[in-house]
Amino acid sequence: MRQPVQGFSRLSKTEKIDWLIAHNLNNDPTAREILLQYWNSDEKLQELHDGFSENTISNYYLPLGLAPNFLINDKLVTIPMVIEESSVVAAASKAAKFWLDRGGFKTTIKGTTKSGQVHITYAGLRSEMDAFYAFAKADLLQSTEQINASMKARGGGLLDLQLVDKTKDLQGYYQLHATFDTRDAMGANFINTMLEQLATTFREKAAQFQGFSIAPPEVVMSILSNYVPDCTVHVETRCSIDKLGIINGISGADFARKFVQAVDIAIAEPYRAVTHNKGIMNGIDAVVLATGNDFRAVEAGVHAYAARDGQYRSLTRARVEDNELIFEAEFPLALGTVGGLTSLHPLAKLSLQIMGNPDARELMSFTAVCGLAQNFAALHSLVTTGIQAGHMKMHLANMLEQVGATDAEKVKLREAFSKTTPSYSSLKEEIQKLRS
Ligand SMILES: CC(C)(COP(=O)([O-])OP(=O)([O-])OC[C@H]1O[C@@H](n2cnc3c(N)ncnc32)[C@H](O)[C@@H]1OP(=O)([O-])[O-])[C@@H](O)C(=O)NCCC(=O)NCCSC(=O)C[C@@](C)(O)CC(=O)[O-]
Ligand SMILES: NC(=O)C1=CN([C@@H]2O[C@H](COP(=O)(O)OP(=O)(O)OC[C@H]3O[C@@H](n4cnc5c(N)ncnc54)[C@H](O)[C@@H]3O)[C@@H](O)[C@H]2O)C=CC1
Repeated sequence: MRQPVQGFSRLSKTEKIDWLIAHNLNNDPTAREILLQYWNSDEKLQELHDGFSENTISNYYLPLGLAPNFLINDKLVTIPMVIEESSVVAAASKAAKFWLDRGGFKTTIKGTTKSGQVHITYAGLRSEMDAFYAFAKADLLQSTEQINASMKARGGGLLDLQLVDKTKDLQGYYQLHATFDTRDAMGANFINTMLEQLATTFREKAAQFQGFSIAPPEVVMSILSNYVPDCTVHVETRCSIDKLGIINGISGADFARKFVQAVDIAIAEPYRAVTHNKGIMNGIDAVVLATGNDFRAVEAGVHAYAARDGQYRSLTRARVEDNELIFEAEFPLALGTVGGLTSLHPLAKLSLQIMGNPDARELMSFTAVCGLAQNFAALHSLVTTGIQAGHMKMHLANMLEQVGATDAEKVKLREAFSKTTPSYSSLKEEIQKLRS
């Protein structure tokens, strides 16, 4: 049996690679080559990347692409997108181009409030917790003043603090529920620091309070919430049916009718809703990644929001009203344009620069637009040609690599599949023909 490694974190990068190749890769001589091939020749830059996380041995590239021509609140924006999947950037670009001549996208920030909780247990009387909170509240607030000062000076900071009785959900469970505005920061570290200070003061005050009939309440943990239903952006695009034109051979009226039906199906049916929202996240995640934001936080928050009424549903809505197709969504997006990796990762910084150095509210808007556009493009294909025609056209480059086509074969195969949708089997068949 293989023995566990001790003190792996303290090995140098080269030692980690040596260990990996000996223990996990059967001394494969190509492994080191692959890992080293992705090291940056600029040592300083490599050191920066090595420091982003832990036990790093190389860099993992993803493509950074551009989706130009987004008209957002009457401003032309080029959106940087980091994504590994083919056809996503093309789809976003196509949707941007489609809406460019039809009024573009309009966004409204509905709120920027985030929250965090100090999770507490107390088995005694609720009235005792209430009395304690009245006793401690001023000191709880006062103890955060220093940490809060700069954020407050920016117009944000701690907004409110409440004691919440959650004993109906879980025996003896209470929260200090705090709300925040973290301005241009995503705010996780700021909120967590604030909550941990509240927890410290809570413990101190609980030890002083004389009104508990049993042992004082216990702080279980303090952490921000990635559920951000009050940090949302509304995004909308609308166009008269007459201006839709003929879409992939379908009249504007028929297109709008089928488009609305497709969205309604995703509202009613969770199996479809998950895929529908995955398509939206193709756009949202790509901007979140390009700007060095936390995509796990965004993903968790978005999907919780999609299930907020108890059933997982489409995040987008569509309707025809007064001869207009209206397509809209509200996305919860906790994003930062300062902090985290946003200015540390040179490409994240450049991505923000590409969009004109937006503040967090603008970045919420641009990201939401990319999500809505992506959904538009996917539905546009789904209700007309089907998804495979466009998607596989873009995926062809990957497929050609997979089947080991030479440069000369690639040219012939591209030609052969210029009018039909490729699949692996048809591609293999065609390459056999070329080689026989
Ligand atoms: C793929 C397209 C765009 C082809 O669409 P097309 O009509 O064949 O493209 P075109 O060659 O006529 O070009 C039109 C425009 O599309 C863009 N475009 C076109 N080609 C490129 C390219 N190579 N590189 C960059 N941009 C490209 C570009 O904006 C271009 O304008 P131009 O630049 O020429 O002025 C279209 O079929 C499409 O939008 N399909 C949808 C693709 C999609 O949604 N992909 C996501 C992956 S599938 C998935 O994960 C989610 C899903 C679908 O399951 C979600 C759901 O079910 O809801
Ligand atoms: N559950 C989660 O989502 C968790 C996420 N994280 C990570 O936390 C990081 C984000 O935390 P942050 O506190 O945003 O980052 P951060 O720790 O880098 O702090 C950003 C700081 O920038 C300063 N700042 C300067 N100008 C500002 C402005 N205009 N507006 C607001 N602040 C300004 C503030 O002091 C602010 O606290 C991300 O890397 C995320 O992955 C960390 C813990 C948990």
